[in-house]
Amino acid sequence: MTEPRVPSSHSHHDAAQEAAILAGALPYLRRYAGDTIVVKYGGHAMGNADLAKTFGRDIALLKLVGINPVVVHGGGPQINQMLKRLEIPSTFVDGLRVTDANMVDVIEMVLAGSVNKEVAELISREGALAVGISGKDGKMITARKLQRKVRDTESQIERVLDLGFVGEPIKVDPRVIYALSGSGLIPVIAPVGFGEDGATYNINADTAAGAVAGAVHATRLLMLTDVPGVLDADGKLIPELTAAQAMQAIEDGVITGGMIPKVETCIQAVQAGARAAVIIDGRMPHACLLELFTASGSGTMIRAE
Ligand SMILES: Nc1ncnc2c1ncn2[C@@H]1O[C@H](COP(=O)(O)OP(=O)(O)O)[C@@H](O)[C@H]1O
Ligand SMILES: CC(=O)N[C@@H](CCC(=O)OP(=O)(O)O)C(=O)O
Repeated sequence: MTEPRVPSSHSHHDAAQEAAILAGALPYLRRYAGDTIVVKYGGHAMGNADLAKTFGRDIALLKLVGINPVVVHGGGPQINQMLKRLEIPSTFVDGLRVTDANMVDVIEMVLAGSVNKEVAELISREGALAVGISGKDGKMITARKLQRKVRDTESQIERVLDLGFVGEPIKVDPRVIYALSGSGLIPVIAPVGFGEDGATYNINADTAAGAVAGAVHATRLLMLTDVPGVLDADGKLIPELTAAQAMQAIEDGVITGGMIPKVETCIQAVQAGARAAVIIDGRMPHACLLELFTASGSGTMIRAE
């Protein structure tokens, strides 16, 4: 199909600027050529149809320029909606959903079913081929019951919380990811884990993304969410944090709720050898491209030190 050439409605100046932006991406394209970039796409970021389309385009573009994107998606709001419809109440502890045996089936259905296929479709509609799988496929993510320790602020006594079928990844077998990526396909992964004990585990999507990023030695872990990044106590964006500063911010209670697993994941990723992890605003069009291909990153970058 040949596109008709339309005279640019831009002035020469605008056109030159556009070309300059494209040319400016060259050093970044060279830097990331052949690299694996893991993108965590949060359930909140999926809410807006235009943004979702832009996200799909960006991921397709990454593949077409020789980068290997791997998408790990969430679906918290979508799970909430389904549980509400089924009149099943749910609660969260530090951003993790307490998951009983009844809920885990519903959660798997939503995450590995509708949401997974929707995210893959978003990308496939933009000219690259995405394949939706869950952490159970190819035994990719082996998980065990999470032992969440909490310290009582008054007595300082530590105890283990029972969050039910919330899983923590203990092993990631990247073969299915490599098989897909190496065949020109884009893996889209639902955060559901394979339990050696026969159970299926609900894994926080941030945690799953971090585990996958470690296993494939990702150059970057991009965490797309619905806030500008990590905010300080006054609600101002913190552009950069070392792992130690990030831990302190959790300890101080500046970081709460869903931001806790996100930041913990970034810390683990950089400590495991990822060069950097970045929390960016998925509500900003082309958030991934901006972060990877321009000097002016956005959001909060977390580095080892
Ligand atoms: N210090 C903080 N900076 C930014 N967001 C924070 C902070 N503390 C708590 N949050 C909350 O964390 C949420 C992001 O986590 P979450 O809802 O799990 O997003 P996602 O679905 O994208 O994974 C924000 O919407 C915000 O309400
Ligand atoms: C254990 C746990 O909390 N699992 C999450 C999995 C989905 C998720 O993490 O989705 P977001 O990234 O959109 O928040 C949940 O049940 O909501």
